[in-house]
Amino acid sequence: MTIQWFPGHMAKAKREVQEKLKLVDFVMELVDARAPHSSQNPLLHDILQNKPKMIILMKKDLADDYQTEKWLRYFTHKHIPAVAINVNHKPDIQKVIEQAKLLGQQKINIMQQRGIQTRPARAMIIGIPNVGKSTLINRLANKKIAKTGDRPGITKHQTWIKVKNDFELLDTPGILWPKFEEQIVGYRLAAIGTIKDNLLSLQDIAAFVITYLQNHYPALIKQRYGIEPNMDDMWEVFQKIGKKQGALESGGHINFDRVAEIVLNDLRTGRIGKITFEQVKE
Ligand SMILES: Nc1nc2c(ncn2[C@@H]2O[C@H](COP(=O)(O)OP(=O)(O)OP(=O)(O)O)[C@@H](O)[C@H]2O)c(=O)[nH]1
Repeated sequence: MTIQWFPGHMAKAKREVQEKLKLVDFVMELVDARAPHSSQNPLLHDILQNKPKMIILMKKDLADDYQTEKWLRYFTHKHIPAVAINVNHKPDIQKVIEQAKLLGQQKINIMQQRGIQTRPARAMIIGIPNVGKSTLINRLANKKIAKTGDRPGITKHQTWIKVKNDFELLDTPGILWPKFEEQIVGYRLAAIGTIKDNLLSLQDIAAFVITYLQNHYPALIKQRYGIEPNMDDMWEVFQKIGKKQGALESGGHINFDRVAEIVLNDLRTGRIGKITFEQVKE
């Protein structure tokens, strides 16, 4: 399986991020706590060059807390400040602000050392689609932001959001597409709902999820669907879930697509439990 985004779109997105980067002092890179590595775009490393960044692991309410702690330690070990958040939890938003303030202060210190008049530090949010960029911008702004300047014919101008008195944030995020270097990256991102469900077969994604849960979270899948780790016949597994969840079509046959939808929906809403699809490589 190779998933290819439209190369034209990707090049344009990269250019836009590069343009915006010129305006900011540091970057907040959003990744998904359920797949922190797969949801990064390696391109960012090249275009960021020496600009400071912090990492925000989003959707920690859906991720395995133990793995999230390990990921935080991993980033700290690499000297990248990182915080894990649930965007709907106010103290977590405060954690983001505190960390951003520290990065901003570095810039202000440099301005002071050079004897130039200081101004608030400026930041932007970057991340792959659906990672939570707009939601976080809204939370940091503490209000719903009216998007302006996106319509054709309107001169684009950058609007800055004042985050308390601590720093300024670009009101539009930078989008970078995920990069599928390995097939499994595509499946992880499909599982967490980052890429559209019609890009890979729904049943394949659900089968990937079930196998992963059997291997890593056997108690959770048993609890939800009564599936044992040694049940390796996927046809049987789908039958079992389908019967249990009433995913039947006329004639009493199991509707396999419906089973896949149920599993993915249960996963993405956290009904199966808190799950992380990617472990830190020791
Ligand atoms: N459970 C949970 N959901 C979140 C969190 N952050 C964002 N979301 C949800 O993730 C979905 C995507 O959020 P958006 O803010 O639209 O993501 P985006 O990165 O701006 O998406 P694009 O516009 O596609 O680039 C929404 O349904 C949010 O409610 C979080 O911390 N926890």
